[in-house]
Formats: sequence, C-alpha cells, structure tokens
Amino acid sequence: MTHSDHPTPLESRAAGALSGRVRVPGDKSISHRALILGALAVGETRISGLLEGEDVLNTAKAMAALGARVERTGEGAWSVRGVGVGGFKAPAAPLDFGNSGTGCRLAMGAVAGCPIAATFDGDASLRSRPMRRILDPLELMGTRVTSSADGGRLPMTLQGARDPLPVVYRTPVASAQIKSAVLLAGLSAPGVTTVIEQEASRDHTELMLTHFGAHVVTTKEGAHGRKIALTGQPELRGANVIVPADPSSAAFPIVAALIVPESDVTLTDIMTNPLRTGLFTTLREMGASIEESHQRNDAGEPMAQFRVRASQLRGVTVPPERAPSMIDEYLVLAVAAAYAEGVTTMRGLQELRVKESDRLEATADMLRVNGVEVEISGDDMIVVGKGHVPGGGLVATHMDHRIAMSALVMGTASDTPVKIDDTGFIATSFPDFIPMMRGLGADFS
Ligand SMILES: O=C(O)C1=C[C@@H](OP(=O)(O)O)[C@@H](O)[C@H](O)C1
Ligand SMILES: C=C(OP(=O)(O)O)C(=O)O
Repeated sequence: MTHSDHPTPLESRAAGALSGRVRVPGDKSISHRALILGALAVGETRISGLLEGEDVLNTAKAMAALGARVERTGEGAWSVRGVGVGGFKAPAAPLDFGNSGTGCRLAMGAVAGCPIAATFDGDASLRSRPMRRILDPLELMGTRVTSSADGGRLPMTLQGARDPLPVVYRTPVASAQIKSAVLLAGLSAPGVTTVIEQEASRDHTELMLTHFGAHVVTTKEGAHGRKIALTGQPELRGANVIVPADPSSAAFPIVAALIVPESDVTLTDIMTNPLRTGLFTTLREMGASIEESHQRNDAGEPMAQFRVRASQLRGVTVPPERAPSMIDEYLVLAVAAAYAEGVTTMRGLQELRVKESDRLEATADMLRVNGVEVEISGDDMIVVGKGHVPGGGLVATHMDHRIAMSALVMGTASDTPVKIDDTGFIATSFPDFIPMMRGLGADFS
C-alpha cells in the first residue's frame, strides 16, 4: 500500500502564539550514513538518536537484506554488525527505498563496489527521479546496469564490480548523494578515489568515513568547491554515532515561530554544520530573532540550542552559491518570504526540480492557491511578501513531505485556514511533526 491509496487531508489555522521547548528528530542524512557505514564496517556500530522515519527505516531494511545484522535496541537506539568493505551478499528480493533518494543512491554506491547483483526500487516519486547522475561515475568504476526503466530510472538492477577502479570524478552538480555514492564505491577500489565538487555539498559522508577509520583528505577547490580524496580498501571499524537533531526538520517549527505573533520557541541539539545552515543565515538577514547558545561538538558534528522569537521579516536576495547549504529548505523559506515585507528572490534553484516533486512548481502553486504573488523566472523564484497570507487554499503535496509541512506552517498565521491533501508522506522524515507542532500550540485539524 502506498500513502496515496488512503490520503489523509489536514487543515492548519491560526491559533495564537507558539511556545515551548522541543527536540526535533535525528538528522536524516546522518542517520542513513550511520546505517550504511555500520553495515560496511567490521564489528558493532551503536547509533543513538537515529531518525526513525520511513526513509531511514527503508535503509535499515536494505542493509539487513545485504547481510548486516541490524537491530533496534531502544527508542532511536540501533546496533549494526557489518560485513566489512566489499562483503555485501546478493539480496534475495528487490531493495525498496520508498520515497528516499538518499537511501537509494548511497546504497547504489555501496553495492557498486561488491561483486553482487541487486535490484533497486522505490515509490512513484522515487521512480520518477534521475539516477543517471549516479550511474555515470559508478559505470566508470566498473559497475554495470543490467536492467532499468526508461531513462535510467528505477526499478533498476546493478551488477557491482569485482575489481572496482578508483576514479577522479568531477560532479556535474553540487550533490552530496553523487559524491557519497562515488566515495562508498571507492571504499572497495585500490588506490585513491577523488571527488571534485565546484560547490561544496554537505560533508557528513567524509566526516563519518574518517570516524570509522578511513583516510580522507579534503582540500579547497576554487572559491566554493572542495576536492575529497579517499584511500581505498580501508578496514572500517564499527563506531558509536550520536545523531544530532535535523536542521532541515527544525526549519519548520523555526519558521512557524517567526511568523506567528508573540511566539517564543526553543529547539535543542540542532546540528550546525556550516554546510547545512544556509537557511538560518538567510532568515537572520531577513530580520529573524534566532539566538544560538549551548554550542557543543561532542558528537563529531557541531550542535547548538536555538531560541526563536516572532519577528517582522523583510525580503532579501538569496545568492545561488548558498543553495547547497539549504537545498531542502527553500520550500519553508518561501513561506517565510510570503510573510515578510518586500520581495524575496531565491536564485539558482534548478536542483529543486528533481526532488520528491518538482519543488519549484509545487512551492509556487502552494503559495498561489493561498493568495501569494510568486513568479518563477528561469531557475529563480521570486516571492512578493505582503506581511500576511490570505490562505484559504488546498495544497497538493505531490508525495512530498516538505511541501506538506511547509503548507501546514503557512496556515499557522494565515488569514483563513490552509488545507493539504495528504499528511502521509510527512512520516518519511518527521513522523512526530503533527503532535510536536500541536504541542507548541498549532491548530491542525
Ligand atoms: O546526501 C544527503 O543526505 C542529501 C543530499 C541532498 O540531495 P542532493 O545530493 O541530490 O543534492 C538533499 O536534498 C537530500 O535531502 C539529502
Ligand atoms: C530531497 C530530500 O530527500 P531525498 O533526496 O533523500 O529523497 C529531502 O528530504 O528533502
């Protein structure tokens, strides 16, 4: 059964100030990586604070199907006993990644360096997403695609390389998923596998590979880029991983607290890796009151507590080079922009077209049906902020969790309620979103 077989609509209406203290769930990117590296390591990996959303649970199942022992030992607590680099066994059935690009693409990289065949599949949204960008480098390394749907899409069967070749690969777009797939395949190759990116994307794979004992050297490349060199065939050792709270999930209560008058909300343990914090930079430029305290760095990634108070926002221009550090946050930024005074121009958003939905079109539609003036010009989105949002619209969520949550956030302060057609996909990344927002004072019914 897919979520859309039984859509569950929900309405969000303005209901006074939001207040309270919350910890949003664990970071999705780090959760996927902890399971995958745990499955490729020798010995036990203990993970705490794992995001138990559907995307990550699908990765856990895939790692078990590839031969790792994956056990849930408590709330957010997981133990993984891995098979060692190159040691995956052929899965008995297709691996189903549901809605998750990250889980699927990183697992393709991990399988590519093992001499096995595996079939990758997902839901209708994932089946529509481009996989060529992952296959291009993996084929250079010796992996073969033995079957795929039209245009190199899922379902797809890969035959991993018996003797993978190390490569020097320049990613065509800033994408942590492409970079990570190449590095994970490079684990099985002799010598050094190098990825060069013109604009730095999130570096959780590099950081976690080092944590598990691999040798990774990162250097600057041009003004905004990086060169990452991994020495192949390391012995990865199981490690402890503490997963900080996901800044991309925190974005929703943060924007809600900014737009609902008199709100005062505290969020704890938010990961503040600079390659993930473009939204917070942008919101501060718009005049947001976000106070950061309790900075710590005891889990391999920086984290901090955020106190967010309702603020009168103003329109800004967001430069294209900031996109990789906030790529999943433009939807909810567009909501903040609608409540701001003045025009917000977000530049260089082409990658939004190939996410769970065409997020450029879906975000513009979400705003338009609720009375907000918005324009797409090439790869840019321009939102005309009037300080308030009329609301009254029904938002089509297109199997996209972030459209669903952004629209519900928009309704927390709109003149009339905002309705969404389906809440089902929220569980992919933020299963407790609805009760957590209600706990802060949101009226969802
Ligand atoms: O590597 C990751 O964990 C992710 C990378 C990004 O995708 P791209 O690599 O396609 O930019 C992002 O949109 C996704 O939510 C998570
Ligand atoms: C793009 C996203 O995820 P994925 O690519 O893993 O489906 C997201 O969570 O916004």
